[in-house]
Amino acid sequence: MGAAIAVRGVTRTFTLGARSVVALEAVNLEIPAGTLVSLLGPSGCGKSTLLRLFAGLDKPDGGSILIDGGDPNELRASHRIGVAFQDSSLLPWRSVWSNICLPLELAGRTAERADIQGLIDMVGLSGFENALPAQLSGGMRQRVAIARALVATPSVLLLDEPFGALDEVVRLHLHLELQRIRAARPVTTLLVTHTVSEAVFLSDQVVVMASRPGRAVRTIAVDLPYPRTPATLRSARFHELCDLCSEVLFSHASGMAASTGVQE
Ligand SMILES: Nc1ncnc2c1ncn2[C@@H]1O[C@H](COP(=O)(O)OP(=O)(O)OP(=O)(O)O)[C@@H](O)[C@H]1O
Repeated sequence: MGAAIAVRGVTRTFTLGARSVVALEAVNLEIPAGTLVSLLGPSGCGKSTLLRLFAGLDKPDGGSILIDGGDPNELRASHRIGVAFQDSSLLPWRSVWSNICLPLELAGRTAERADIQGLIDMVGLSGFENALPAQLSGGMRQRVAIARALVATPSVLLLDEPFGALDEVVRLHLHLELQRIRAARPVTTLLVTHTVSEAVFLSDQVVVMASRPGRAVRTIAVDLPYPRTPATLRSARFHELCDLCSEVLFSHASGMAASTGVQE
């Protein structure tokens, strides 16, 4: 089922020379176990910074992040966080099979052949086990990245714009795949995206963020029924939710000129 995540009063400020940039200011979030939550916001609003904090790759200056009551660092150390980025970052000299096995090797665990094959089948790459990343399309590489993120049966799956570089058709196909994969393996998932329709289609909740300073401005519950299908994209409720997300996004974007969030 995955882990519940609690974010309380998280702040993170970076120093750039004589200036400081408030990447995150007093962020509060409650993410129920097993749900998919999108972080939706303009460039620079702190989405990746927040994801890095969830991944235990950085620490907040203030506030706390608890994953099932524990520190993200502990989860990272026990290889219970799965991560996939926009650039699939596969090792080019390793086959599909061997790229997927990598997190288990790093964790000192043995890869069960049946488990690896099951994952490859689940992400629709049967027959490509021995292919190298250069022999795959962008969409196929992202599937490998998602399979690799899931191989160590993580408690939390962190996806940083994993579909950002793909065309619309491949993107929708992978949205449906992700839904299918999560139905088979319910794992608490955080998805960073710039795209309103992607956030609404995939999520249980959309957290709309604003920049300068980076903050969470509103959490929107997505009450679309599952399974979501291409017909969902044509439903009135889908469009209402997209409009609501856009409205919140743009109402905060208009304040950008007034506040730079950069302190000299
Ligand atoms: N290591 C760092 N050092 C200095 N500033 C940083 C660092 N990491 C992030 N920032 C700043 O923090 C702010 C938030 O960056 P972040 O990458 O989290 O935004 P984002 O919402 O993920 O943007 P994008 O959608 O463009 O990837 C930006 O102003 C960025 O310049």
